[in-house]
Amino acid sequence: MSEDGDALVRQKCCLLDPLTPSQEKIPISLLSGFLGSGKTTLLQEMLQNKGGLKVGIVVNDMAAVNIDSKLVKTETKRGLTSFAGELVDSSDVMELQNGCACCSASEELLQQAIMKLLIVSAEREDPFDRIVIELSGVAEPKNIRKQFYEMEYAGHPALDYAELRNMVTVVDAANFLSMYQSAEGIQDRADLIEDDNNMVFTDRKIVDLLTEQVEVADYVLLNKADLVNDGQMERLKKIVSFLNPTADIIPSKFGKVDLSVVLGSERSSWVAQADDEDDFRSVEVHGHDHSHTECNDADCKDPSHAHDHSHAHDAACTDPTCTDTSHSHHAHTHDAACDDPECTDASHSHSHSHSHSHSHSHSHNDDPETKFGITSFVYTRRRPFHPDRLKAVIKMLPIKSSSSSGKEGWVIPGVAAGSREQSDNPMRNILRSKGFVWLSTYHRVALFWSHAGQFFDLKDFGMYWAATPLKFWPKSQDELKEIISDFGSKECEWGDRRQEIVFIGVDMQKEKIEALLDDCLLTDEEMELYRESASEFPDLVTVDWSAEPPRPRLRK
Ligand SMILES: Nc1nc2c(ncn2[C@@H]2O[C@H](COP(=O)(O)OP(=O)(O)OP(=O)(O)O)[C@@H](O)[C@H]2O)c(=O)[nH]1
Repeated sequence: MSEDGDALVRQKCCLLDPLTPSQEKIPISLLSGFLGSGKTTLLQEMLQNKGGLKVGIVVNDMAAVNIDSKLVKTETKRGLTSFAGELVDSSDVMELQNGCACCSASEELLQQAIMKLLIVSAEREDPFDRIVIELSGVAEPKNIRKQFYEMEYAGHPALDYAELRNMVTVVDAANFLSMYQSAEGIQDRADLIEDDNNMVFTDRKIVDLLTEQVEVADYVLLNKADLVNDGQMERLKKIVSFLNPTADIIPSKFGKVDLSVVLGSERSSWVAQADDEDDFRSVEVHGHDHSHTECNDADCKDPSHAHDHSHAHDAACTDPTCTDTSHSHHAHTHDAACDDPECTDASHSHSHSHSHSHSHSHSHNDDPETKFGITSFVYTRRRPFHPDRLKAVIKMLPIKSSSSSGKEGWVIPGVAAGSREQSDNPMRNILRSKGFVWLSTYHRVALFWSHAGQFFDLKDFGMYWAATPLKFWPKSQDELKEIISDFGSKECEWGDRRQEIVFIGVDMQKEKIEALLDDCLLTDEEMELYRESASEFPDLVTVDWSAEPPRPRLRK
């Protein structure tokens, strides 16, 4: 936004009276979904059949693919605007000009668009009940969620009046699974990257983006339900429910849904308040055997092994200029992996880990025995992997590299074309896997494993808490409790170092996958060598288990 534009908006802010204590901020919903999934159709539905709700909409799309904003621009008589072919009140729809919501630059534009809607509604003395922000088809919802945090910390006035409440993702039910299996990158698709004003540069795979859009959502609309049969819909529902166990999954035709549900007015949702690590844990918790009686830790002798991943982070950092590394460690978003096991470089982590209150009481039918054979489990161990052996197992994942055209491809059984070839590779039926990896060559740095369809990535997640100076640890009791639960018990020698990977798949052979991974763990002999070299770089923090509750303390 230009300085002039910003100044004008700020000047007009004085039109807005401060909220009284009894007034609630206007809930904002973020609307994600891949190109063509039906976002515009849903918005049109919102504008026409609001169910008594006054909805303000921010359209954010790249111009070439953004027929929507071009239509919004087409002013017609009586202040009405043509939106997706229908006439709507133009003041209900704001265009995010030259904005691409996958760029960080859009933070300013987002603020401006929300502010403009607020001013328009104040001018006509008819406030909105909801604001919906449509993200571009290639936008990354986690980034936009992060931009809201940044706006909050920067104290932008728009967020004195409105707040991010929930995240909605539209999925094309007819094409999701084939796109999920595609090896295409976003750069391979001209329709995704080019237009008159914007160019998107990313090496992201489509499946990686699709997965993020599904996983970071409170509501997943399986749209185009008319194009799939009941069995296909049921299977898709099941797969999506495993990718995102906390979401409400709602089939829809042409965006027809109960808006009072999807634009729910309840307090900020868990997903809207979460950070990247929380996103992981929601799946991880659901992937656990709920009995928690069995400890798979090769070294830990404590059967009560902590699996309590309850989240209730209360203290929020409100300092926009904060550089305190304790606000991080979680949610490390940069791409480059650090090769230095002793690295203490703060840039290896530490995008702000915003602490938020959230209760997560959503009930979910996670009965593993489904008729589609979709199951999930969590692999947990407290021994490092040997990098070479792990590499060999990673190669068994169902990832088809672009040069492997002659090799066996990967199919979701019963979904993709072609017969399902027999294979004794237990890794081939994994749809999605992600989690923390402890590699023997990375003593201080945790790695994060992310695999979805044809996409695989193993990257630096940040330093282990055991290796992080105590002064950088969070102060909040709830955060401490969560971190300490990752230390396991007093029997666990290696702090929060651990393998913790969720696997979601079809007809998975859990025992065989576990056995393959177990073979990657260091042998007792290798472990002795590891212990020897690690002793040169002792951890800085340990846990005082005798305290009630257990608390971190400097290692002597
Ligand atoms: N059969 C069927 N077609 C649908 C449905 N919903 C939307 N469509 C059609 O799918 C096409 C894409 O819908 P849009 O609403 O423009 O999708 P979008 O997500 O806004 O697309 P982009 O703006 O390109 O990101 C349009 O031709 C819609 O009419 C549905 O439930 N069933």
